[in-house]
Amino acid sequence: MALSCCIGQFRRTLAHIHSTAAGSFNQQISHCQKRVYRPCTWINTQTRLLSSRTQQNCTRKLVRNGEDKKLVICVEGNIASGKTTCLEHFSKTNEIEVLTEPISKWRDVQGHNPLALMYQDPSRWGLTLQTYVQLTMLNRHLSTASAPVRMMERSIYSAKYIFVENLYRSGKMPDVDFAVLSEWFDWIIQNIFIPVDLIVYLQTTPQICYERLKERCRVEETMIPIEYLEAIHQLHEDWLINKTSFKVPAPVLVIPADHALPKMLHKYEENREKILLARNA
Ligand SMILES: Nc1ncnc2c1ncn2[C@@H]1O[C@H](COP(=O)(O)OP(=O)(O)O)[C@@H](O)[C@H]1O
Ligand SMILES: O=c1ccn([C@H]2C[C@H](O)[C@@H](COP(=O)(O)O)O2)c(=O)[nH]1
Repeated sequence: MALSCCIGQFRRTLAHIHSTAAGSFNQQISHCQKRVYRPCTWINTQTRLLSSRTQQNCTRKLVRNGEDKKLVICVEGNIASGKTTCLEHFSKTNEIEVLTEPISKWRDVQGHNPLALMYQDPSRWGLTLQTYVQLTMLNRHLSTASAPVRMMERSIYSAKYIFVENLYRSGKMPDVDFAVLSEWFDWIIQNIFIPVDLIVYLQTTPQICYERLKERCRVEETMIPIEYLEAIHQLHEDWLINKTSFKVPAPVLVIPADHALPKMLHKYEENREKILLARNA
């Protein structure tokens, strides 16, 4: 009698634990959906978006409403290769919105300068800078479009494939920092739709970038040696030209960019149509 009473009580307790756990799990899901995903929509990319922009090995991704309709061009290239100057040129066109790199944020996050810290001590501050770069670049990619064509300086891809990779390969990023950043990056790429239609690669020699960098004279960059620009150059070449390192998310238009400014402006005009008609489909 006492035993069957105990068993009954045990069963009731188990049932209670089960229903409480299930309730709290469901609450967590709806809380998560409300809090994190409200501005966007989960869609089945296999059924709604069939272009090659979506071939990122995932069936369901977080997509901002309407973001799949605008054209996205990322301008990639070495430090001081002329990306900002190129964007400035295209910013004069009505239907193009230009998004420069959020470098002012990297130089001042709540009074701290992670860009300067990274150059002073890459092993200590590389993760800090690159985590913030990843966040701010993601924010750029997901910001609401104000024109039919968006031209962006760099991308979340080059932050990882060029700068994080360089820190790691040069022995300046500990394995654990690289692992954490890589898991963050992989999660983002697998779960969030980040469309890119065309990569414009401003291809320069490291020596020319070194001269332009010295002339621009950004205070954080005064200690950059030519070897650093050579390493960054090689990573760009392996990614975008040789295609031997990482997956390229869009077709690449290569514009040789060692030339003086008037010739570069002419080259931008020559390529204007190719750029504006790019649709990664
Ligand atoms: N074609 C060019 N010839 C000479 N100097 C250039 C050219 N394009 C840009 N510059 C100068 O080189 C420096 C770096 O250019 P910038 O557009 O800021 O490069 P990025 O944005 O790629 O770092 C700036 O001082 C800029 O005025
Ligand atoms: O992921 C990144 C992206 C950029 N940086 C550094 C490299 C340069 O010092 C600046 C960006 O300058 P640009 O002149 O626009 O190339 O930021 C980085 O360390 N990590």
